[in-house]
Amino acid sequence: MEVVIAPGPELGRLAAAAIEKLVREQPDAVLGLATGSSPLAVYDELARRHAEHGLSFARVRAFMLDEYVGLAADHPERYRNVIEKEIASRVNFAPGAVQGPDGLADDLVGACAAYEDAIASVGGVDLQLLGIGTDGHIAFNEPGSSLASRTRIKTLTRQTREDNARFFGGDLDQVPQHCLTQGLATIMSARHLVLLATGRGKAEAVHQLVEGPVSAMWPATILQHHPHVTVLVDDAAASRLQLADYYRETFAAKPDWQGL
Ligand SMILES: N[C@@H]1[C@@H](O)[C@H](O)[C@@H](COP(=O)(O)O)O[C@@H]1O
Repeated sequence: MEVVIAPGPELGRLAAAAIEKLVREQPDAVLGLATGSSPLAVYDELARRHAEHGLSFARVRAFMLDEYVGLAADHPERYRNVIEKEIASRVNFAPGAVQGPDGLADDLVGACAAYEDAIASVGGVDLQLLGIGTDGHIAFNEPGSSLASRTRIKTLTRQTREDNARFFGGDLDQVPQHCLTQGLATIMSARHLVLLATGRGKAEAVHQLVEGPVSAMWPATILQHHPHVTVLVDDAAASRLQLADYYRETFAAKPDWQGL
């Protein structure tokens, strides 16, 4: 696991550079897209590189991590609409190239299985962007999630619903109780995981993710078992890392050719 501590805007540039390198080398790459505020700097930078440097997503396929159950098709907080607004509409994905779990399906269990099949049918995800919840969840894998889980229905914790109420006018009752989410094993199947976290509110989750024991109580800790994880954090999110100085020295001494 590589930990990079840098100012927020620099984190977005580092993640976008890794995506650009992948897409230029492999134009039909498969990306994993995350919602939440953490990846927004990455999306801004990708949109800029598309507009100014001709970075093309014409052959890229993308899969979203998760989706609320039951939000109306035109609801602005439906993750499919959020991804459309934040990145898909700003670059040149082909129609249908961005997929997400269908939170409006009549058969939600079937929709989860179909989603796993869709990811497998393109050979899996090459680079997966991730945020992290204050309770250590990734996608919507809440504490107690099976470390071997696949895409399924989950019930959101009160903490997550409170955290996300800001997107629903601060009204907790408007935040859905259920979601469909890639499982931890689904996420672990991606070949490179790039997790972004900023702010003091994420400091404990980041400490557990990087330095804590692997436990379903902090679901992100499963990433310690992945061979290629990049954790991009600002000073505040890094403030509880016991080995922060070592991570800084390691990154400062890293040869450019290694990339992320
Ligand atoms: N399902 C999303 C997660 O994918 C995201 O990582 C988390 C943190 O969001 P933020 O980046 O806004 O802190 O929020 C939601 O719960």
